[in-house]
Amino acid sequence: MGGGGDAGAQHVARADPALAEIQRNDCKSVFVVLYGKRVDVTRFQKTHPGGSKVFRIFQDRDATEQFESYHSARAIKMMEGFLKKSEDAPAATPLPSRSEMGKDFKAMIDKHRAAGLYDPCPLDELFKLTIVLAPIFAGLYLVKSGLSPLCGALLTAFGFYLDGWLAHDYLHHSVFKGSVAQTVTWNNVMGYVLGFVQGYDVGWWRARHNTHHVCTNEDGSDPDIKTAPVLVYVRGTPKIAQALNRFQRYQQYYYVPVMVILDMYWRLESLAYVAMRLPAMMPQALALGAHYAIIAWAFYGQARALLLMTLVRGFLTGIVVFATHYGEDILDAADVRGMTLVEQTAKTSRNITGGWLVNVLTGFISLQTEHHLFPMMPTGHLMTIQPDVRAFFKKHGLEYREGNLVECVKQNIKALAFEHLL
Ligand code: HEM
Repeated sequence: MGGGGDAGAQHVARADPALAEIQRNDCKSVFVVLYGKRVDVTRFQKTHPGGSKVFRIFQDRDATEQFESYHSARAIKMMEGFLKKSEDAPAATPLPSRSEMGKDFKAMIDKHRAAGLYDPCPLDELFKLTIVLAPIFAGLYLVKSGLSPLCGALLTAFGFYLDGWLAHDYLHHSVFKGSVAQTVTWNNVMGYVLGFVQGYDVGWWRARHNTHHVCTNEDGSDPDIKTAPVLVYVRGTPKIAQALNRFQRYQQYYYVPVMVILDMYWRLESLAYVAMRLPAMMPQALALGAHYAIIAWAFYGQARALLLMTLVRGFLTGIVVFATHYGEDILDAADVRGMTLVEQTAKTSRNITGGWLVNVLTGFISLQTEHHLFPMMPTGHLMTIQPDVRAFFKKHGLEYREGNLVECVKQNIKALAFEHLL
């Protein structure tokens, strides 16, 4: 499963020959469209904290809504400097951010901001931190002391699983709010601490997850949907069904059990990301080494408990992650160029229903649609805005996709199933 990928210039060329011609003249330059301007980010891409890949994916494409979702006041100021030096985008460029839906969406964000729905929720965050750290410490104690290694393994697995979602919230800069230092620096510090606890490298996570957010389910660009050769989503396409090998023809049956390896796979990817960037990433390598040393110390002589912990945390993570995107539409470059962020989110995200308890137990990933629309909003406000989002979808004729966890798993199985197409 997995690995990065590039949308790049070929996608633009397929989508719009006129823009491809402009691009050919600009050769190696990279331009993104922001607020109706064609912004040259060729030099900036090397130092952009969000990485260069997002610019290649958004080459000559309107990225205004994506920009607004991820940036602090500092970044907005920087971007305004770029706008002053930029010319209007060619008339042929689709500008979804200026469509009626795009403007309506901006109005909804402004309304939420004015209503204080981007303000921090300290008690919620304290609660989330407690339900992450308490099971991890209690679990490690039970394992190390030998009191109940298997019970300890289950508690540790649950804590590590939730830790992933909590680190995710901090790294989206959705917890601390205020000055740029508070919004960016302190969220990052907590993201690094929780990333260390969980044993993932933050740089790897950012590269993977931020790309997934800005181009959700885009074929060739979103790293999260690259599940072949283990899982090949058929989605009712006879050609794909016919091309499945003998092993893949069992995929709808092994999809649920195979979820246990997702965490191990990501772990390897994270280690490889750091190893390939040595010696520059030596501090990160040492941090990962320290994490694994602690795990080895805690689980020394408890191989069964270690295996149980690894499989359970993997299963919980995999089943939740797959429930919210993988069975949904896959979009290609031509589809997305004129699409607003809300339309794209509607086609590619599914909420897990069940109310507050399910939200807590899934680290609020269950409110996937709201999270993708407002990634910097504290999770404590996501339930509050749900009715507004539903009303917005209804007004614009969009489908609000949701189902309980079993229904979401079935949705995935349906998208993998092939027999009926042969
Ligand atoms: C000239 C335009 C841009 C400027 C000046 C800019 C600047 C920045 C800065 C300063 C950050 C660090 C976080 C912050 O201070 O908010 C950042 C992060 C990021 N940017 Fe940009 N950016 C630009 C365009 C874009 C575009 C077009 C996209 C997506 C299509 C994008 C995606 C991201 C992402 C995903 C992050 C990571 C957020 C995180 O740290 O979690 N940026 N950018």
